[in-house]
Amino acid sequence: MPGLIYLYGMDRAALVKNIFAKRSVLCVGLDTDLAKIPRHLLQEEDPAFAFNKGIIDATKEFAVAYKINTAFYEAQGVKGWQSMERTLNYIPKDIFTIADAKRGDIGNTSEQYARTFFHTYPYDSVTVAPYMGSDSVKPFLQFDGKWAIVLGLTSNAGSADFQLQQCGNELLYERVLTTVASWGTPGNIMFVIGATRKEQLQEVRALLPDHFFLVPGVGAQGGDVDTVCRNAFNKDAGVLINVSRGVIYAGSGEGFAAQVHEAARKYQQEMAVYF
Ligand SMILES: O=C(O)c1cc(=O)[nH]c(=O)n1[C@@H]1O[C@H](COP(=O)(O)O)[C@@H](O)[C@H]1O
Repeated sequence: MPGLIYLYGMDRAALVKNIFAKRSVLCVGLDTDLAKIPRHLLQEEDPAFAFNKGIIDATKEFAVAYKINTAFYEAQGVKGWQSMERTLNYIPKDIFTIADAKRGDIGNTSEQYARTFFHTYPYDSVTVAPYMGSDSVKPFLQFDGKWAIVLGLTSNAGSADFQLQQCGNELLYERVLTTVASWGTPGNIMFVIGATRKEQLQEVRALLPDHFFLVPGVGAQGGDVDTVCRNAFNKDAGVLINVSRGVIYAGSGEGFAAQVHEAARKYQQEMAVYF
């Protein structure tokens, strides 16, 4: 393993400071689908970026993180990667950035993925699938100030197929959480825990009292802010609640940004009572 590689990323202290300053744990998910953005933007040279710019301007007051789901950009080929890069560069530097790419492979390949999302595209973090084990995850932990956000208990129905299966005297996701946690620290690993897994939120927090959780599934998938905050907050807040469709498609037409601003403000207000 190489020693720690120093790249500028956002450390935990800076993230927590921003969360408390904004009294928000809102992560806005930029799952930008050209079929869903306001039609007038399709005339722009880079419609996805034009939309994201509008969304970022409308939400940066309330958001402590932006999650770029790379699938929506990769699907557009080279143009999509350009939209992604412009979007990443446009995000204010004091807001945490997540490449939602769900990578993980044999060690030397994971090193290239880490290089892609920490260096070529300077995100603060990348989502990582842990199925291939320690040598697939550890290359993402070699970068000072950068984070691996590892899939733990996901929000989708299919999470029951493997994650909720018995594994010795625990469930598979519990084994994943405690084992992966032992490879790094609460300063370079977060876990994805779905907001739709209401019954498990408290238990997961008890298992990992210090780690940050990226919690998707609020809004379109039926999870709610209140349940997540009540069961999973820790002394540093300890959660980033992602909302994608529930914020970015809250508005329509030329005035879409005002409605998006209002949706983000409502989510932040729900969160603020927990500070
Ligand atoms: O890793 C993720 O971000 C993720 C994990 C998970 O368990 N469930 C989940 O929905 N996601 C992502 O979170 C976002 C949820 O989008 P909305 O349902 O539109 O808010 C999408 O980008 C998903 O790919």
